[in-house]
Amino acid sequence: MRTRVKICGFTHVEDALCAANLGVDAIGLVFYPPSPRNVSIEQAASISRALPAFVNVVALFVDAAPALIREVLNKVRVDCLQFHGDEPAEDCRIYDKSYIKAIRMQADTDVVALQQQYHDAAGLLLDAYHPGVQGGSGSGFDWDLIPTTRSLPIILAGGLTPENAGEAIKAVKPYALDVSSGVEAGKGIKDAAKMAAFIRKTNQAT
Ligand SMILES: O=C(O)c1ccccc1NCC(=O)[C@H](O)[C@H](O)COP(=O)(O)O
Repeated sequence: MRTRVKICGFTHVEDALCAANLGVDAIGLVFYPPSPRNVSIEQAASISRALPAFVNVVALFVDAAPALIREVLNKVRVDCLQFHGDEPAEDCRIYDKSYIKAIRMQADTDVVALQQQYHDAAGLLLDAYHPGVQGGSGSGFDWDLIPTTRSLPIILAGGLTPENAGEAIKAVKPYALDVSSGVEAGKGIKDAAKMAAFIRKTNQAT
């Protein structure tokens, strides 16, 4: 099966349209004010409206208030929610919307148990643990921590680049790759050549 690609942290319509033209499967919009990639609801609505059919929009939150999540769902075309904080499963499933749970991987993280805990998730996104940074850190983690026992689609994130995408696919065999820093020209500004290379390398490896 083809490895899907999600590119996260868009802040400009032009970059998201460029990714769509290159064949990205999903784009991520960050609703987390401390992030340099944070978008307003108005920015997100413009980006989402500009995208063609069959490019998924993932709205990302970090321990957000339910009122914010509901407002985003009311005002922005969103296909999937991504919970990137410490949200328990019962808080992820109240929105009647498919969701991804992000896990910041540490040596003792039990991915098999987490797949059971978040059994109704559309995927488990495994990202690097970086103290003080919730995501988009550009750091990787030890892929040997990822078990071969899988009951959910595994989305690999953390320090991915066009240079290591192929190796990541061979080593982990994930459902999808998720990248942010590795295809940027600056925080929240995507680089067309890097996005093209990332998608090309992913397609070549599958
Ligand atoms: O991108 C952010 O700034 C961000 C902030 C807070 C929580 C999550 C965030 N990004 C989440 C993503 O899905 C990133 O793509 C993922 O962490 C990988 O990032 P990177 O290592 O930079 O490729």
